[in-house]
Amino acid sequence: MENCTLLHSGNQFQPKFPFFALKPKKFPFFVVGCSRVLGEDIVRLSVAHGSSREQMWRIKATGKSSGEAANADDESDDALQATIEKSKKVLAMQKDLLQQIAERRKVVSSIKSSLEDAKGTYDNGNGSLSNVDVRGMDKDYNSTLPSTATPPIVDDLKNTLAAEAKICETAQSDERATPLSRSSVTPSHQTSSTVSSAKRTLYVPPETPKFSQETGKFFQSDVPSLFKESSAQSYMEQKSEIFEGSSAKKANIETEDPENVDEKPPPLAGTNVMNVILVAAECAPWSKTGGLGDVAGALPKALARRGHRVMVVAPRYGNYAEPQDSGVRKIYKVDGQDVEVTYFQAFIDGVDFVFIDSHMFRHMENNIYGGNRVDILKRMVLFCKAAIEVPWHVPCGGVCYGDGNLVFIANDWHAALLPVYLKAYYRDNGMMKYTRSLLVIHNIAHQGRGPLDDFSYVDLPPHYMDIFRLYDPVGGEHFNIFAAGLKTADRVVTVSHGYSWELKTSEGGWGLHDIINENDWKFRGIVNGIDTKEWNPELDVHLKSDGYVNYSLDTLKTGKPQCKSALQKELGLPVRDDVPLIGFIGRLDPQKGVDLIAEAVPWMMGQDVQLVMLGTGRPDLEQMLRQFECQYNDKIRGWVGFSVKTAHRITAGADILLMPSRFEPCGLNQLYAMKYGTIPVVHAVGGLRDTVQPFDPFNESGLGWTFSRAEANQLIHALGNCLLTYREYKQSWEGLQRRGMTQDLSWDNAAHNYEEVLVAAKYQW
Ligand SMILES: Nc1ncnc2c1ncn2[C@@H]1O[C@H](COP(=O)(O)OP(=O)(O)O[C@H]2O[C@H](CO)[C@@H](O)[C@H](O)[C@H]2O)[C@@H](O)[C@H]1O
Repeated sequence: MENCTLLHSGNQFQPKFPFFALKPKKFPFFVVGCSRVLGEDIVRLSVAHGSSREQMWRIKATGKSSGEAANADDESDDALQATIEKSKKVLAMQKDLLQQIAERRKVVSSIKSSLEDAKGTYDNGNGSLSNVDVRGMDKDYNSTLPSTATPPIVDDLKNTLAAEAKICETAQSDERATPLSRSSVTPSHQTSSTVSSAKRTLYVPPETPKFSQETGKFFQSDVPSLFKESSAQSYMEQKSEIFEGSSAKKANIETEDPENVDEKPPPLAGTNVMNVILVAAECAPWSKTGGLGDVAGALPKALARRGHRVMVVAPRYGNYAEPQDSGVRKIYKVDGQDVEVTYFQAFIDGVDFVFIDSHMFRHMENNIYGGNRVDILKRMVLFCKAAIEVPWHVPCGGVCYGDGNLVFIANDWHAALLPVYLKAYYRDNGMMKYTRSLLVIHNIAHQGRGPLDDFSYVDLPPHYMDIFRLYDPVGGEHFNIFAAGLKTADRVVTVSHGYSWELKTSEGGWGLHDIINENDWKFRGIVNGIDTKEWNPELDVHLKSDGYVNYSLDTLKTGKPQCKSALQKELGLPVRDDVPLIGFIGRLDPQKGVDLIAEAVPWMMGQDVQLVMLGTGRPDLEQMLRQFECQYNDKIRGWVGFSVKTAHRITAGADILLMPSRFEPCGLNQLYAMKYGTIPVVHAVGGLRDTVQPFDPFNESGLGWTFSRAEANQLIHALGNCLLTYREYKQSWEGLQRRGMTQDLSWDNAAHNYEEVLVAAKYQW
């Protein structure tokens, strides 16, 4: 029965038969679980499919005929017939499902009308929420829910109380962690709201302001500013528009009948829609030091396009323009001190962005990983404690996410404490039972290592120490946050297939390979995508001035040379169309193989080429860039700094992009380069090997040049061939450019793959 319960856990709009969209072979556990709901049909259905297909293949492969084949044909006919019968049943169920969706949409319409009725109460004549009878609103909304929906909020509250009672019991014990925030002992916003287009349960009341004796302040302002400005109703409208398309369509929802529901496509995720919260230490465009920021800014939008309700949680390092103060304030303990945080929020491109403001993050936008080891660790402790409670405290558009149907996507070691806190503070205490966590490895080289004493900062029960303890020949016995996260997360993803293989080796796993191998069953590689709005030569906002132009496949031959001459001019290099312009963009770090470029520079300077390098990082490598520029002033530019605009312009204006990385989990610059008709020359490692197929001059295929060992002579060899093709084989060059530009590099594929992992996590028990 546990599996059956899981299907309905806290998800008011969870359809009855979510297995339609699942591939039984990929989710054997789940299929077995469902069979208890529906009898053995589903299992047999998948078996029938499998066996008939297998037989067909066998007959094809052996070429056997007569009796054997006839028998096989008979069996296969029977199986086929059974399959058709079952398919009919499945179709009937699907129809039923669509009807349910239509009913739910009606529910949303009525919720909207309720909101309209309640508007006067919201505004209260003076725009204040303070006198709103929020309990009454809850009641109203619940009364509109059909009986088939999952337990109403009242039941949720009962559950909460039960869970709280349990916490009180367990709080006595040293072995279990107590809840994180001071005021979170009673998570007053505990409501599950799920997801997608017309599917959410309203409402969650703003918390009654509480007075702190210690600080002399109210924890939560009585009027959350987002409410004042947009109100829950307009938020709903905004959401509906995002998910449903035009407002004309929206009007149609309210009058539709179940018959014409087929005309509107359901969310791409179908019945797998979930609440997803991505947690990352940086998020573009607000904060970015590298690829992690790009991923945190783009993957959530792709997940939202599939119909999921998606939030990003990141620290607020500066005064960002869009996010508004939600009025929610909480206090968390960090190293024994009370630290107050405020949650800011914005709703952009279908995604809720929540930023955690605290004096510990403020004014760090230019140095977000700055400070000593303990400073950084304390910031990440605060970040993870505050992030995990966002679904309780921050009413996005008036509705907290709650814990039902919820998956966290934690990124890199900075957020790796989140899966640990989820277990220690909640699941060990019988709370957030259905919430899952996914940990994404963007770069295993940074692990949150320290001496064992660092355990005292993470504020966990003593028996948790063991999951942090790691021994390796380099660090000896030490404290390792990534290790603990990998062990406790429900699923682990890394950003390419190549890197997922490398991580399991002693060379690529950086001491964590044993843990990764032990957890192989929950581990998967998914290649990153790119934000095709942000990184698109046709739309790029950085190519609209200073002589740069937007270009497409059709205008490649004129647009790209124009960008090249604009770049040469901007950098003060000789403006020449015939000279190959080579670019490098990246963190100045041994990972990126900058030293290999340095070794190859004397050879390069013997060629007729220009080289521009953009980066920040290790001071000695920064100095090296400056020195190259001085030494070869007519050919090299070394731009030390972080400039998004310059990165875009180099990507557009250069002919060739060098990426000699010693290791590269995925790499985004080579993807951006290919989209802009710039040819990558890369060390075939990690994601670079996955994404840059080597040029084959005989078949005119491939996307760039690769070399197999991180050595300067190999780089020179590959770059030499690349330059030869640039100069002598113009048609081949254009073919390379066009193949690169026409690839589908969007996040949509990756988002689909992430969804599979989220579903697997959700149904893991
Ligand atoms: N000086 C500068 N000025 C402006 N922009 C700059 C810059 N230096 C770097 N960038 C930008 O930062 C991003 C770098 O992304 P990468 O994926 O190449 O590397 P990174 O190692 O940071 O990311 C890690 O995470 C990502 C995401 O998963 C993985 O692709 C990667 O392999 C892994 O190492 C690009 O958008 C690039 O343009």
